[in-house]
Amino acid sequence: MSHSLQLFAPPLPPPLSSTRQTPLHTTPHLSLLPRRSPHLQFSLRASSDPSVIVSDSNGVAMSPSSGTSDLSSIEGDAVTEAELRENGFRSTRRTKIVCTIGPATCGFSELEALAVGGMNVARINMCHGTREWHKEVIDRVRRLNHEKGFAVAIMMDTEGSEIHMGDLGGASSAKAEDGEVWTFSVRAFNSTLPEHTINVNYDGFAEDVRVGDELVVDGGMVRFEVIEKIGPDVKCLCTDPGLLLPRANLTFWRNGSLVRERNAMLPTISSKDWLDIDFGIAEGVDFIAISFVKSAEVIKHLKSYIAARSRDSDISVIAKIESTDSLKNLEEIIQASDGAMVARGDLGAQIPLEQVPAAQQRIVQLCRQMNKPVIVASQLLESMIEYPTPTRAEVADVSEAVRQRADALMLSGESAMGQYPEKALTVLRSVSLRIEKWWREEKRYEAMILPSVGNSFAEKISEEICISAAKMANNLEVDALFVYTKTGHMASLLSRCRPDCPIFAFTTTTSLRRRLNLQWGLIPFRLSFSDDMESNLNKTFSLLKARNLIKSGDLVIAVSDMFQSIQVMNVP
Ligand SMILES: Nc1ncnc2c1ncn2[C@@H]1O[C@H](COP(=O)(O)OP(=O)(O)O)[C@@H](O)[C@H]1O
Ligand SMILES: C=C(OP(=O)(O)O)C(=O)O
Ligand SMILES: [K+]
Ligand SMILES: [Mg+2]
Repeated sequence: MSHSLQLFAPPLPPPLSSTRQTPLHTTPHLSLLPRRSPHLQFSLRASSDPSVIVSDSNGVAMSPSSGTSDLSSIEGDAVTEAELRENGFRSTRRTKIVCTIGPATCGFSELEALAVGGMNVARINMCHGTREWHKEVIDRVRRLNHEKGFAVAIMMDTEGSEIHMGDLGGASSAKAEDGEVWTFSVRAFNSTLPEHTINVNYDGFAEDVRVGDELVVDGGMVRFEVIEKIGPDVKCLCTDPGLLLPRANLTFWRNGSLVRERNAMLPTISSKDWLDIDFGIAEGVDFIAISFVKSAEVIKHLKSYIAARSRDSDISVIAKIESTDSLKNLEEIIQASDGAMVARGDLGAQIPLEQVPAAQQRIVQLCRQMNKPVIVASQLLESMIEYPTPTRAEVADVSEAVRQRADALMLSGESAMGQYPEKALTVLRSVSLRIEKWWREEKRYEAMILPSVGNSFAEKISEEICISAAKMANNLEVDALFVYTKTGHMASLLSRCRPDCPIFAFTTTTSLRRRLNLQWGLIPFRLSFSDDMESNLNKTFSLLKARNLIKSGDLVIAVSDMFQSIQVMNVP
């Protein structure tokens, strides 16, 4: 208890240095140091001044949070903190939750209920609603974070230019019956839509389809057969009845294959998407998710656009894997992105449904290996749009995503327009907790090979440090891993190892803290820290102890991206 094992190397060379350093400068070495007593260096002010950290009984931080740079304070996720205090480290949820915000959840109190229920990221889907509507949601989430101490990140999801229906002239849905003839038209209708008529957003639609093609709505919710083409109108016979929803996705099939005509040439990012992206940058969203990504080029292009436009270029780009093209170019796309989403809704409309589970497994695994956060999305709890309990099959599906150790699960219609958003969130939370616990108890350590992802020798050292620290944490059964990170890189490398204990990630900015909230097992805090690890640790211990988040005797392993070391110690 009075010693710490310290594996240390001198400070990192500048990150861009690509030349291999001499061993003298980079080889970590091992030493056993007498541990200086941290509390001796600690200024009592930070832990004794109640104005610095105040929490209510729900663990919601009440001191001003976002944007403040009070050197003596620490900002953490209020809900996770309450969970930590209540259940201890081991049972804190590791799998993160993204909730799509729609009419059912856009109000301040509904958003607050989701935040209290564990929403880590709020997603706004630019397919629906106006920019003004989305701006109000963003403002409310920001206010919630600021006033109530949450760290909910915002993800903006683009519409993309794939083919979809219009908005049904204001109706919330329309029923298509077997044998009915419906007109799919590219004409602009000024006011009301004629009966049994559907608007299509893509001008080339009437030319691309052929008589005899099968028209599939939302991956099979409704099916039609094209029976006649009259100028801009395409007459279709309903062959599989069902509910048509506004802006539902359309695909057409010929002889059992998805037709990729000129629609395959549509840009991934449409001109409307670029305007939405400008809006997202101006509003300072944390993530931009790109629909129907086909290649890595579009991601690289967007990333350089963001870098040129946004002050700190601190928006992460998430590639949505939802087309056959994206599966073909999967590795390059993930490599170019800051994360990926298994968008099973549209993916299941482009590949046979029975191939979706294997695709999901492959995407989740690849993302983990390439150290990119991955979200499993769509229909996780679809029946909960209408009913207060999930089906057993849905619970099994959620469990499988957690067992695959995806970073995050996403609610779509369940939270956007369902009747039971909070209940759906509770199901995701409780299933995640249970499966994670089962995994730890059973010690089902997967033999996942984590290939080196670093480009420089210094980056490879960071990886090795994180892999070793995570392994030590499991073997020594430590209570928590601490990581001090200015870029988030070391935190994500630790998360990639999926250790048994939670990872407390200390970062210097609120925006990075929000973005780290998408990654498995990370409990991000904002904290001002220096290059002096000893004083960082002292400060952190005092602040966290004052908040009842850790206690004397807890065993902690600390790593940092400023000073490459692994320290093992008991909290003094
Ligand atoms: N901003 C919004 N305004 C109105 N309805 C929305 C909004 N966002 C989502 N929805 C509703 O929630 C449903 C599920 O959301 P999502 O899965 O994101 O979209 P989609 O069904 O278009 O893929 C949508 O079909 C739509 O009915
Ligand atoms: C998440 C998805 O995308 P969207 O909801 O935008 O269609 C999906 O297709 O599964
Ligand atoms: K979308
Ligand atoms: Mg989609």
